[in-house]
Amino acid sequence: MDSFIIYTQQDIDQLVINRDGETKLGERVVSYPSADGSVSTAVLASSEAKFVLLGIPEDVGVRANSGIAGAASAWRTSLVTFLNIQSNRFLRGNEILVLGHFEIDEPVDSSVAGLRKKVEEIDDLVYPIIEKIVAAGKIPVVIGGGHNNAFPIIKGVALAQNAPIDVVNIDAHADLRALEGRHSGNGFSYALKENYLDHYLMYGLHQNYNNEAILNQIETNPKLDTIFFDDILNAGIDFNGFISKLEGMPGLEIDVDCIQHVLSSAETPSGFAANEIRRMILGCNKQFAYLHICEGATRMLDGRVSRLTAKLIAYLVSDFVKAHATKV
Ligand SMILES: N=CN[C@@H](CCC(=O)O)C(=O)O
Repeated sequence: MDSFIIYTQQDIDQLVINRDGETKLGERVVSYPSADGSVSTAVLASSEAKFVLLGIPEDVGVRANSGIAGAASAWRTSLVTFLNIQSNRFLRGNEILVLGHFEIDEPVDSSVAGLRKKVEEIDDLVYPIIEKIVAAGKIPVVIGGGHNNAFPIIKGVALAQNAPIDVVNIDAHADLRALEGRHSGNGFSYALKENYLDHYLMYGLHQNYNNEAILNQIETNPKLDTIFFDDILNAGIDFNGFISKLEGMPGLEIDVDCIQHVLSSAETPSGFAANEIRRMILGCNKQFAYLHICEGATRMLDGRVSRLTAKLIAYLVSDFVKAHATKV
């Protein structure tokens, strides 16, 4: 049965490789202090940590969108890499509560309809946990998983805040595909339809990989706006300028298939450099309601492997916490 697994301090300790004379983030991060198996807003609110890290190791949504399985592999490897970053003056570790991950069973029905039904079940599993984290005044940092999980994350944040939220998505794909059953390509379509998403800004879309219907939506819906990667190639990066029109705290989505040579279903030879994304996060003057890093993989069903995905994700998470620690 699908569930959310809460990590104990011992679970976290097992993932840390100790070295004499050094302290790792994993030795300083905070664990969830209750053993009754359920996540409570009150318990979260009492934590010293501002950021709550959790994983959604699944690729059902990618497969339901005719993509290649692999995104389920990113969570554990990224967590281990993150926990083994040095705890030092730049990042201590106690800013972050490592909450756990969703345990998602393989659907019995592996047809497209069956996979899309399963994605709906994942939606219903994910959003209540996100809602509790945000209601506790914390900032969820989510490592996926497919981009389908943008929908339950946006829903959880919107329910906690009692209002639709704005989102910035750094991505090659708009994920505004048709409302044809849930999958990794239509999370934002469902979030708009169900009124959890207000303004939706897409940074770095590839002209080659967004269909005409999606381009029409972006052109005609005043809540949507984009800067294409193809235009950034000519004009340069101005991420802060692009998102400056948003008020309040938007959500931040990073689909790593916009970063060149990162293992994912839609891996690309042309896209942002990893350091450009790091620069956007570290230099961003906005505070975000959540961070969702998705679609990355360390092992694909077709046999491709990359250990670097985990290290990249660990960099992005640590950059986000460092950039935000001074703002919250
Ligand atoms: N979140 C990704 N969305 C892409 C998927 C591409 C792929 O998996 O190959 C899209 O729908 O176009």
